[in-house]
Amino acid sequence: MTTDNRVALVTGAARGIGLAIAQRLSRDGLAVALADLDQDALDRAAASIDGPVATIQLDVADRAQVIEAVARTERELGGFDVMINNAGIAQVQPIAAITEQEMDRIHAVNVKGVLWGIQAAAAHFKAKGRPGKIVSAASIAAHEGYAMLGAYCGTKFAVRALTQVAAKEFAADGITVNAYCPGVVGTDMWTEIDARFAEVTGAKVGETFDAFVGGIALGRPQTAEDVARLVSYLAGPDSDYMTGQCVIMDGGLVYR
Ligand SMILES: NC(=O)C1=CN([C@@H]2O[C@H](COP(=O)(O)OP(=O)(O)OC[C@H]3O[C@@H](n4cnc5c(N)ncnc54)[C@H](O)[C@@H]3O)[C@@H](O)[C@H]2O)C=CC1
Ligand SMILES: CC(=O)C(C)=O
Repeated sequence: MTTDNRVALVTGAARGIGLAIAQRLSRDGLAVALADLDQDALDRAAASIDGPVATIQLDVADRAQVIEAVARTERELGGFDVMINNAGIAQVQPIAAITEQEMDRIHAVNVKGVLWGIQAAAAHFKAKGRPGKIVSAASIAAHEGYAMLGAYCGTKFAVRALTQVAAKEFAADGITVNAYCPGVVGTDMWTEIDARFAEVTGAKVGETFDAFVGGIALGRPQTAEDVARLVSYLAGPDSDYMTGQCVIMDGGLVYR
């Protein structure tokens, strides 16, 4: 653990992995702005943070809202050094049945949301003449395609591409850009994925989750806190010589 006086903005921070990241960065010493769609959930999340904290209601698919969130973070917490593009949604559907509306929304959140976060953060760091760190949520689904998760996998492969390109474009400005690739994390997202698999494939509730977990070498699902430990490293000074990487941490499930 480090003592760190920087400021981070974490999207999708009202629950799950985003909340665990915000709690961990706060324990590391950073002030944290929690951003999400739902203000009530944000207020509950903020109450679990001991250090300096702010909340920002936003939809990451809206570029102007993401730019304003970065500006508000600086105004309310006195700085802005780390952008965590964590917000994301899942979608379970066979390729043959994915609708245009579903494809548009998942790309708006998972791909445009990350792109707007990278743009807004990099523009802010450059305008202030400061180095900065950008860390985004990818997934094992950025490295391997999974049946029924075609739209989702497409968005996570895209996050991996954006991470590599942004790392190259912003390196000269002292900005590093990396991503974390969790495996099977026991959050509400996986409860929803499992329930949708049951609807679409006829699997029993719990069966899909158990099948995924059955492939994990370390023999247990990942916790949000496991992911937060990796993000603490990617957001902190120990990863200063690292950029353009999409780091798999999945207990031994996908090997690349
Ligand atoms: N749960 C898992 O097994 C894995 C999750 N991930 C990724 O990690 C990230 C976080 O996942 P979880 O915590 O499991 O998900 P979750 O569904 O439990 O939480 C996601 C949070 O993001 C917020 N959010 C969704 N759309 C948003 C939008 N348009 N604007 C602002 N906030 C929005 C939600 O309100 C929610 O609070 C996602 O990007 C996900 O794709 C990656 C690999 C595995
Ligand atoms: C939810 C997710 O990212 C998976 C299945 O890898």
